[in-house]
Parts: sequence; C-alpha cells; structure tokens
Amino acid sequence: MNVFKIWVRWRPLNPSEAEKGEIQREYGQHHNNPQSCISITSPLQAKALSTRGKHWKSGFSFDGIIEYDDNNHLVFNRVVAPIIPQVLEGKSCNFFAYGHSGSGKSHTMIGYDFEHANEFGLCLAAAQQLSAVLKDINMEDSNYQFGIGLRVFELRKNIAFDLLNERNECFVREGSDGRVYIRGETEMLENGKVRVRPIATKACWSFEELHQELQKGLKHRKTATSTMHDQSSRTHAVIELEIITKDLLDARDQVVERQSELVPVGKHATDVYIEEQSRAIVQTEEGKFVPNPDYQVDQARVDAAEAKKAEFESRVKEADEHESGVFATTAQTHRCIGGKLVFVDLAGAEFLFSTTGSALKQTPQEKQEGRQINTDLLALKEVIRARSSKKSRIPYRSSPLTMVLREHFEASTDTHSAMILTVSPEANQYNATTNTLKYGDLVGLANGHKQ
Ligand SMILES: Nc1ncnc2c1ncn2[C@@H]1O[C@H](COP(=O)(O)OP(=O)(O)OP(=O)(O)O)[C@@H](O)[C@H]1O
Repeated sequence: MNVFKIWVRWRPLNPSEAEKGEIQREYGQHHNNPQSCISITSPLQAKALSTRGKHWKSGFSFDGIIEYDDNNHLVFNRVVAPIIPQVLEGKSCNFFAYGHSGSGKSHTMIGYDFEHANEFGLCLAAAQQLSAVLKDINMEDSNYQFGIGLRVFELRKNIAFDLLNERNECFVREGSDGRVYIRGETEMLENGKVRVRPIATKACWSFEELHQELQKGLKHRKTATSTMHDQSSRTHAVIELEIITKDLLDARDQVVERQSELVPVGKHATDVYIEEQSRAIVQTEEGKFVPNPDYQVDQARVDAAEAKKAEFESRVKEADEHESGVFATTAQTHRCIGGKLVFVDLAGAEFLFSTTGSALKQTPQEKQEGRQINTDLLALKEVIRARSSKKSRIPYRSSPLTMVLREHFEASTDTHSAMILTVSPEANQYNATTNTLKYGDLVGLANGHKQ
C-alpha cells in the first residue's frame, strides 16, 4: 500500500511583489473524495501581458493545501509527523519539494532558521522528533546505542557532491549486482590497497550533534549566482536520516575495508591470466593468431592467483553476512533499525518549463545542465506514476536522480511518501505556478485521485 500524497504550499508575497497583484485561488472538494482541486486565475492588473486574465483548473489531485501564513512547524505536523511511526518500524519514507526557483523549496525542506523550532525545515524537525524517541530507547535498553546516520549531498548529472565531506565528488554507478552505489574517487593506499569510499555517513548520537553537522554541511552548498538564479536551484539536494547503531556502522566499514583489499588481488588475478594467455599465442606473418609452440600456459600460476582472489571474495561475503547479521539481530528487539527518511529539495522546475515562453538567456553549460534537470524531473514523474499504477517495469534507469532514489523507492513500497509543490502567489509568477501545479496534478491523477 504505497500512498504518494501531493501537498501544495503557497509562500507569502514579499513586500516588493505585493504591488504586482496576487493570483486568485479557489479550492473545491468532491463528496466521497478526500482530495481537493485547485482553480487559479491571474488578476487583470498583472504586469506580464502573457499572464493577464488567465485561468486554470486541476483535477482532484491534491491531498492538502498549506496556506502562505502557515509556518514550517505546521507543515511538519501535517506532512511528516504522521509518518514517523512507520520510520520507527524500520520503514523508508521519501519527501520531495518541487517548484520554481524562489518558491520556497529550501525554506520547506531544509529551512533557513536553525534557532527557532517553529521554522526548522522538515528534515531538522524530523531529526528532532526521531532523536527524542531514540533517546528514550537508549535509556530503556543499554545493550544498544541508537543514533541517526546523516548523509547530505547535492546531485548534478551523475555526480554527487558530498556536503559532509568537504563537497567531495562522488559518482553514481550501477554495480554488477544491479544496485546503485554513490562512491568517491579511488584512493591508492600505502600497502597497495585501493579504497573506494561510499558517500559519508555522519553518526549523530544526539539532536544537537545532528543540528551542528547539518549546518556545517550546508555551508558547502554552492551559492554563486548564474545568469538566471542561484546555483542551489540547479542541483537536487538530498538529505537522508537513517536509524543506526555503532555496531551497524562498524560492520559497514568492515565491508568497505574488505572490498578495498579485494581490488588489488582481483586485478592481479586478471593481469596474470592476460599475461599467460598472451604469451601462449603468437601472430604469424599473415597476421593470424596461433598457439605459441615455445610456450605452455603456467596454469598453476593462474590457479594460484584465482585462488587468492576467491579467498578475498569470501572475506567480502563474510563481511556482508556479518552486516546483515548485525542488522537482523538488532531488528529482532528493535524494529526501528534502518528506518529512513529521505528529503529531496529538487532543482528548480523552471528548467522544465519556460515561465514566460520566451527563450532563457543561458550559457552552453547552463543549457546542458537544464537538459539534465528536465530529464531528471520528467523521469521522477514517470517513476512515481508507474509505481502508482502498479506497472511491472518502473523506469528507474531513465536518469541519475531516479537511479539514486531507486533503493529508497523500493524500500518504501508499503509506506507513505509525499511531494510538496511550492508555489508563489505573485501574479507575474502565474505561468510558473501553473506549471508546478500541472506537474503535481499529473502525479496526483496517476495516484488514482479523481479528475
Ligand atoms: N512559506 C514561506 N514563508 C516565509 N518565507 C518563505 C516561504 N517560502 C519561501 N520563503 C522565503 O522566500 C525566499 C526563497 O525561498 P527558497 O530559497 O526556499 O526558494 P527555493 O524554491 O528553494 O529557491 P531555489 O530553487 O532558487 O533554491 C527565501 O528567503 C525564503 O525564506
């Protein structure tokens, strides 16, 4: 039972926008249908000719509407708090903020006020609530120490910038096991080991620690401006909170360590095999490859290298099994282990639709990034729609964003997730606001909501 809820959040007009007029909006409900429809009309005094007197009406797609004077605490209580019990059962829940640049995505998801709990972004408010519950569990059972594993990264194309590790570049890749990994550059270590670190997880054992780590990480968000808007709207920011224990993190580190040891041994085995095979073949004057009469493959050497590789592979397997064992043992008494909340502050939706219909002034690099963002946002819509309509094939591989989110989507098949559409009531933003609502309307209608 996956229910993907669609919320609309209006942001307040700022003083300089007030004179431009406000989009008029009405909400409707259908008997027997908990969802609302929205109709919006641009006022006649709107300055932009292209928006004057326009009107648009949605289907019954929206699960809730959050008004411009509602604070972040209210959003948390309505959208995230009802889902926390599922996370404490070890489930995964995902939240997305979708909207144009400046419409309030970061205000909602991450927040700008780290002092006043009423204005904490959703991720911080959720961390606060989870931390309070975990503190109680830790006091009741001293055999375990539960905390929150925090991961924060920005995704641009297939590169994830690790905000908890100095904006280190990590790459999104699909492994031979079909799983998607986000890993940093290959590091050559002194003893011939090769390490490929996964994206950093900061273990936070108290809310105060998490609060500090998140703030430190967010300082690494790019803030330089482009010709169009802040860089922040050109990347997807992903914040993951996972319920962990120290034993679980140690077990995961062991897996990375064992994998690092396997890399040079595996490479050596491949090198030995290629060397032996190439010595055993010679090229004739006519250019044909034939067996070398003067060389016999040293099969014992090949077998020894393969045996060593198999030994190191089995060490990786053991470490993997140990990790699964730690998880399973903990879950027997505390089902919360592995519970996850994922918050995604999506890149600005203006890349998907031009707000005025006119060509945007962009550098070639921005155009290329814009195309990638379009691909990501369309792919996300298709993934949510395919899941809602229970399609057998979900197009996760259509974009790096959906590849990264795949594990979270797959872990949340029986939980609630939500998208918050952030919209501006400013008359001149009418086209942008309509486009955001249209996107949400399509997702909501695919959820089985009525037209
Ligand atoms: N609901 C709200 N209440 C009060 N202020 C808001 C609200 N929504 C947005 N704002 C303010 O509007 C400004 C723009 O919001 P924000 O940075 O969250 O937009 P954004 O959609 O994340 O933009 P970008 O995609 O460019 O990063 C900020 O100063 C923010 O504090």
